[in-house]
Amino acid sequence: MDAKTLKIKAAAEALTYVEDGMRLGIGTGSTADEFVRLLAVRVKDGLDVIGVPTSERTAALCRELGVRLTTLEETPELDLTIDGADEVDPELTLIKGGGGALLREKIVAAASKRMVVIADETKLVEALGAFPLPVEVNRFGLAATKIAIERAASSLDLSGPLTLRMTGAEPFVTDGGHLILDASFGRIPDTRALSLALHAIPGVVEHGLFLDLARVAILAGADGIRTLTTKTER
Ligand SMILES: O=C(CO)[C@H](O)[C@H](O)COP(=O)(O)O
Repeated sequence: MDAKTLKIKAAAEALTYVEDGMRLGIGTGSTADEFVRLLAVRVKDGLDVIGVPTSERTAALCRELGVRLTTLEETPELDLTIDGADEVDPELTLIKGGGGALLREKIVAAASKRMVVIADETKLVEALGAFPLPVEVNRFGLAATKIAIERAASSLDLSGPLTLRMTGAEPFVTDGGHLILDASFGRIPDTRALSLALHAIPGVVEHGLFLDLARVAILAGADGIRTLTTKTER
């Protein structure tokens, strides 16, 4: 089964969590796009939902397909967020931000009663970190922030290149106008300690470690769907 089919299967399963009248957070990425496509079909059939998109890209797709949108200003509390992930560990801690939308994704997930992650099963890992951790940083003081991140990582015995994300010859710029440093630290044994250390650096806007946010992970594989839940969800 190809990757796109698996993404569609995970997205279809996530639709079973969506109920009429819900206020949704709508994620970013190729898997979230499949969710939007399936959601739009249900909306055409009469499902009444409203969504907060986690990126301009997702907003554009929702508009094109007729999914009604709102903002967190108008609708600050959401029922359910459906989003993809770059890595998922067995406790449902995530690495996100491969698509560069981690800041809005985290704000939207935190404003939701429940976050459901959709992915193909290759995203499930024993320990996070093979996927470089995206760290969103302010443009001001980039070099100083980079050194501060290296020092913070080193205090946790982590090291590895911090690469400024590019789009062609230009730095990639997030929807919030910031830059992204992709941190190739390798395996991250203590995600909570790294999260705290990164948040303590003034130039760091946000990082792609999602702790205590996802409650359900729907993972599609050749043998079918595997659903992981946190203890609070059971
Ligand atoms: O975090 C994200 C965007 O910032 C995406 O959810 C993540 O990169 C997964 O994307 P895809 O579904 O295309 O594999």
